[in-house]
Amino acid sequence: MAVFKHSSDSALVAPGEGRLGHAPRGHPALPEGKVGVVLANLGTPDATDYWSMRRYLGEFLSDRRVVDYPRWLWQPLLQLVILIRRPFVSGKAYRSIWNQGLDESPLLTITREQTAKLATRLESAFGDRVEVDFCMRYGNPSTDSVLRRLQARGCERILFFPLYPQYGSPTTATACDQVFRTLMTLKWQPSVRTVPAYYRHPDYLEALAGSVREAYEAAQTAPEVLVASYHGVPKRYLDAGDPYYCHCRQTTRLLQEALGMSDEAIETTFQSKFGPEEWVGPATVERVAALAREGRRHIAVISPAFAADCVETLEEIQQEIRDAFLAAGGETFTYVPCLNARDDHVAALEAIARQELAGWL
Ligand SMILES: C=CC1=C(C)c2cc3[nH]c(cc4nc(cc5[nH]c(cc1n2)c(C)c5CCC(=O)O)C(CCC(=O)O)=C4C)c(C)c3C=C
Ligand SMILES: [Fe+2]
Ligand SMILES: [Fe+2]
Repeated sequence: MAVFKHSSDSALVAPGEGRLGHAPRGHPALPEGKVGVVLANLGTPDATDYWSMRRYLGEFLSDRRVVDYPRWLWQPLLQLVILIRRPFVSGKAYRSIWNQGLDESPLLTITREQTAKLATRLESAFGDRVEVDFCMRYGNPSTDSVLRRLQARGCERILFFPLYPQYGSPTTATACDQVFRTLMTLKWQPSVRTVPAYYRHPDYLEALAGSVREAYEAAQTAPEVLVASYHGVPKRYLDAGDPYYCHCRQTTRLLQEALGMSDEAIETTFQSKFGPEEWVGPATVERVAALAREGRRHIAVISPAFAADCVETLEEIQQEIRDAFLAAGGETFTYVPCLNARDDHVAALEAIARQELAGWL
């Protein structure tokens, strides 16, 4: 039977002893000393209808880490202009890629699969001292609900792992903000570590390189250029100290080295521009058309900033960007899928997690 030790007792339940006590009325139960590992991704709408899309986009685009205009300027524009039309346009894009079998977005399906595989690996090493779960920054499962669930299951320590290889304030920083918001509401906070960006981690780079080699072997015609297309950010964010652009450039350079490619065989571009402001470039959609006009008939596109295929890759790259290349005279367009739940990707995530868990397990 579990033994409760009050915090004023001399023999406290030590981390890892695995005993959850029943507290006297009104006293907190002492946790079991487990460690939680939480994979975090961006989020996704619950469904593709107008109101589900509006709710999701409203939450996402109200985040000042994503769009940092002053509230008095942005909210009227967002609520009265953008959220009238955009849910229809984005809803159509999501419908074209929706996982009909599970009635959810591919990002959610893939993140769940990554979590299950990572759980198998970590549990085989550490048994039930570790709990692996996932959360989303926007939509469900929410960061708050997952942190509370892990704490209720006895996690005294939590490793929070944002699945963004390149650090970005609209992605990594806001994911961590959301963790800290939950901590601010707790009387008893778990200890929390956040996993740093892994844009140059050798295992991540090797998994990327492996995925390129496989796609090149399977391609009908050998691609002449590999376009590494990253989600863009406003140029102002870079000027204000966000390292995202530099991390992206470094990932491409290291991937080039891993693949032994010449400077002409690989390029960095940025996609998904939103609004009238200047974003970092060159824009993928323009660059692939220019490549076709320059006489490159066969290209491949990879998306190293996304840990999982999502609307930005399955719809924007594989439909919009592919069409732009073919319309400009291109002939074969090879899409290199995101690392998703590939074994070498999950092994890389495990290696990174173990590194950051040092001293905890
Ligand atoms: C409005 C500004 C946006 C910034 C800045 C931004 C940065 C950014 N985003 C990702 C990763 C993802 N974004 C995704 C979708 C998405 N992104 C924006 C806007 C900004 N992103 C919108 C409006 C949307 C929704 C789709 C649409 O309406 O076009 C996704 C996909 C989510 C999914 O469910 O499939 C990801 C992933 C990064 C890496 C990044 C820069 C650091
Ligand atoms: Fe985005
Ligand atoms: Fe997009």
